[in-house]
Amino acid sequence: MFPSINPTTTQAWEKLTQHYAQIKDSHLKEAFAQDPQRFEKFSVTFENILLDYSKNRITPETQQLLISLAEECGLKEAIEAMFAGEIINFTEGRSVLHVALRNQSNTPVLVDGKDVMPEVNRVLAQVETFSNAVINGDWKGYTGKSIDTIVNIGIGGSDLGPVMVTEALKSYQKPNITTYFVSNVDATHIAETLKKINPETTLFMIASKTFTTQETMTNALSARSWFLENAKDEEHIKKHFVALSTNAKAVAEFGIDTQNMFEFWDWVGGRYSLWSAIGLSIACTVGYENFRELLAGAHAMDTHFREAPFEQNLPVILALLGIWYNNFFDAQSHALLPYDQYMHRFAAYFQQGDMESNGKYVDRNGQKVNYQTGPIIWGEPGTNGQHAFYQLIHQGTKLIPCDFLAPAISHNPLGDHHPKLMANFFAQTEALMNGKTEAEVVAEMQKAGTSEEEINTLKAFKVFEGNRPTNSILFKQLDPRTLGSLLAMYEHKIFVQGVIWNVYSFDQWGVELGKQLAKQILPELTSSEEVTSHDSSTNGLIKQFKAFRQEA
Ligand SMILES: O=P(O)(O)OC[C@H]1O[C@](O)(CO)[C@@H](O)[C@@H]1O
Repeated sequence: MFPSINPTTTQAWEKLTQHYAQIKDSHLKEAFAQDPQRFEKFSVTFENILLDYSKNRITPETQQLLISLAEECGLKEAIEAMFAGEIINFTEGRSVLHVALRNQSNTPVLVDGKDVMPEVNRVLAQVETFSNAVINGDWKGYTGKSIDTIVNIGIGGSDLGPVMVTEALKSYQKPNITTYFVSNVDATHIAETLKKINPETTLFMIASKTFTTQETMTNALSARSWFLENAKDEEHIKKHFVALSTNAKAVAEFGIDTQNMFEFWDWVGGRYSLWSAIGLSIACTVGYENFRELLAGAHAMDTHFREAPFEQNLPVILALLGIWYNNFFDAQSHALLPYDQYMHRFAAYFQQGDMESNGKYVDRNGQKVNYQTGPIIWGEPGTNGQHAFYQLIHQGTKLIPCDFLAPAISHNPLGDHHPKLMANFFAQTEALMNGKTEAEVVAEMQKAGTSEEEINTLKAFKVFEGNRPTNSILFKQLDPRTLGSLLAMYEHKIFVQGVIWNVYSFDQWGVELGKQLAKQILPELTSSEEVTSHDSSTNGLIKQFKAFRQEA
């Protein structure tokens, strides 16, 4: 196991603190003016992906100090520990090997001394055969018709990844397959989906690592009842329900033939599982060949992450910049802003990926941290975000580091849409960096013939301080390989930050308390007795809830 180090006790942290005091007031605009090579210095390419991080409030010294911090915190050892299958998910006693799921080199990956690759390849072959049969129309429903609809029922990591990828790769979607995702326990989600589909041609994928998650089991049972109302015979279930899970016993108890189970393992974290059997909906929607390409892109990034020196290592660079803002500039959040409509669920996906991984106040020694850990992740696709929340990013009181992501080539080369979209991308990052001085505002207003009085009244509102940091991640096209690389890049960024913040990034105890209490409250909502066991707020809410329902 790699060492457990409080990052604030390192020499690098102390030096970074001093360095921050020296450079915190310097302006990016001046940094660019002083160094014509700044872009070359602070940009790096990986295959068809360019990461330009020059519009960050850093100097070469900042970068060196951040790398020293990573080294002092044992990042190299941590990376090796993950790839070697060590039990780095300590509180759950598990290895963390999503990298094995996309290990196209097929070199052995050991868990407890056993190579997991034969099992990984067995399930991949199962995914290939099954997805081909669905797409080719060979997998028939109970009336002999081919499948044309997939409904993935899962939540969290068993939903967000497949949703995000199938949306991102919509231009690769097979024309004969329509895919829906049901996650929320709110009946509306499943009810509205069931209205649109035909039981004879629908395949339900029950996606749950544990196969015990309340939302998923509730939705799965409702789907099963609806199906049986139509199909009548339980024998037909095996043609229309498959399970993606680690829990064969619970799958069998639910009534799904374990022949129709696509297995994965406890060393795959839920939020890192789209590469596993959880990706079956992806393979059935865009085809196995594209799913493989996604895995290949991720594998290429895994190799880069493991081998590239830190100063050229995309995930490491992104992670260190995040730490710089989070821990030295006191930034609270980080925005992911894809300028690609297909990536509209990208930020939502990494909200779970990042916040469930690093949203922790207890370090790896079980002590409360005395520094900030994971940021709030949020974002929307450009240009929609521009007309919603960019005001605050430009002129608000909070520093919000942003990642702008975009393809150079659109899948929809319609008119001048893409140049317009990209002009906005480049303009925004430039505006956030440069800002606009009062002198510029005044000169502009004078040129427009504005009166001196009006200039004096309005100029303060029109000034932009600038100096807002951004990363630009420009790639050739949003194809499966590139998407795979981008996803793995962010996954590893999260890993690096978790190592430096010294938290366990692969457990999620913080979601348990709410689940536990909901179980206690559920029977109280239907009992006729007055509920008095909670605080006055919770008791009052439950009482009013019941009263409203009685009136109805
Ligand atoms: O796949 P499962 O076991 O249904 O879990 C779903 C999700 O629930 C969580 O455990 C908690 O939200 C996530 O980590 C996970 O992705």
